[in-house]
Order: sequence, then C-alpha cells, then structure tokens
Amino acid sequence: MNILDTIIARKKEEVAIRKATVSLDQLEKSQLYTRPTLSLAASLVHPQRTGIIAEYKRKSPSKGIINANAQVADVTRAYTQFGASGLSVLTDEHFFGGSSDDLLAARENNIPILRKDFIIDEYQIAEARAIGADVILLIAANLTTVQVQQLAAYAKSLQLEVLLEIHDETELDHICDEVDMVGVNNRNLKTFEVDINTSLRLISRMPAHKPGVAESGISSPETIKTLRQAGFKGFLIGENFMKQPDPSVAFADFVKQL
Ligand SMILES: O=C(O)c1ccccc1NCC(=O)[C@H](O)[C@H](O)COP(=O)(O)O
Repeated sequence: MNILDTIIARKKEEVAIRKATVSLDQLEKSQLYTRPTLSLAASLVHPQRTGIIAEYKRKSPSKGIINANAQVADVTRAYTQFGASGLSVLTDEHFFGGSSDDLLAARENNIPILRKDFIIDEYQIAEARAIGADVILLIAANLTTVQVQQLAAYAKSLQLEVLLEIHDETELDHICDEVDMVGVNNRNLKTFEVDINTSLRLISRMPAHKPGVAESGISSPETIKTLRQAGFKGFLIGENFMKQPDPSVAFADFVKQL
C-alpha cells in the first residue's frame, strides 16, 4: 500500500462516521451553503494576480510537522493581501492536521478557496459547500474516470469548481468536460520525491482551455517563471511558505521576486 491507499482507507471510515453524525439535510441548512461561489479558474488567469494557490498546511506525511504555531487566520489574510490567486486549506485532520474550522477561518478572505482533502463521496462535496469552499480537489490516482465524472458533475450542481489532479500520463484519460482545471502533482506518492519535470512533461498533453496547475515542490520564483513559460497558469505551494517561522513574510518576500 502506498500513502494514498492508506489515506483513502482511513477516509472511508471517517466519511461513514460523519454521514451518521451530520445529515445531508443539516449540511444544506448551513449559512454558507447558498453563498455565491468564487471562480478559481478565472482568478488564475487574471493578469493582476500571481497565479499562486497558497496553501495552509500544518503537517504532512512526507515532512511531519511543518508549522505548529502559525495561525490560519493570520496566514491566509497575508496570502490574500500579498496577491495569492486562491487559497488551499487542508481539511484532513489525521494526516495533515487540518480541519473544517481552518477552512471556515480562511473564509474571512474574499478569494477562491480550495478544500484540499481526499474526496471519495458526494457527501464530502456537500460538506465543502457547507464550510465555504469554492473548489474541490479530485485525485485521479484513487478514482475511476466514471467516478471523476460523477463527482465533478455533483460539484458543478452545487456551483463548486473542480481541480482534477494527475500524477502521470496514465491518468490523462481522467480529464473530462466536468473538470475546470487540471493539476499535475510533482510529488511521487510512493517515494515522496518531488520533480518539477513531471509538470513540464505533461503540460503539452493537457487541454489548453482548462488552466493547468503545477502542484508540490515549488520553492523558487525562477521555477514559477519556467512553469509559466511552459503554459501553467496556477502554482500550488504549501511547504515553502509554511516551513518558515512566519509564512506571511515568506509569501510576501517570494511575491516581490516574481
Ligand atoms: O505533502 C504530502 O506529504 C502528501 C502526501 C500524500 C498525499 C498528498 C500530499 N500532499 C498534498 C499536496 O498535494 C501538497 O500539499 C500541495 O501540492 C503543496 O505541496 P508543497 O508545496 O510541496 O507543500
């Protein structure tokens, strides 16, 4: 089993418990459930913004604790203020130390927010809507093409956008009309190695009309320039900012160098 298999096995148990605890009806009664959502796809191509989807993540399977002290409200406010095109907030608790409360805190900012989690069930998409997300992530490695189509169609019925994440050429066939953006995760989930060349290799085989997002292992403005020249519109960055004592300052400094 690789780490994704382990995460998904646990996620199935968690979702079953949450479904038994909070009904879909209750989720639909959340105040945020009917708020107008914001488009990350549009924000990524906006000329005045950076294209960066700035991530708040306390810990990860590959790095352990990254930052146990930085407050989600402070960090996401700074990410927004200094030009992020969108926010990514981990809501997985066991492996990433995140929560729905983190996303609710980030919702104070008026920019698109990606619920970063491991989605296997429509219930989690309704949850994403209820806690104020604008975008969900679907990971091709743990879903069939038909599951991607069905989950993405459900997300669209709730006015949520979909970022489909692929890791290699074999997952290109998961790209369907229902997804809005295609992300390439540079992190090999078997070895945890990150290689930007994964993004550079795949971009020419991705549909040009769906913004491409390079994910993981981005740590320099030069890399953003290279990825942008190759055609990427979005850059998902977490650890590079979160590993600093003050991620807000790290983000502001990074943006100045773009
Ligand atoms: O980060 C991990 O260790 C990880 C392990 C297993 C599945 C997913 C994982 N990360 C999720 C992400 O995709 C990253 O948080 C995101 O792309 C940002 O990456 P980075 O800039 O390298 O923190």
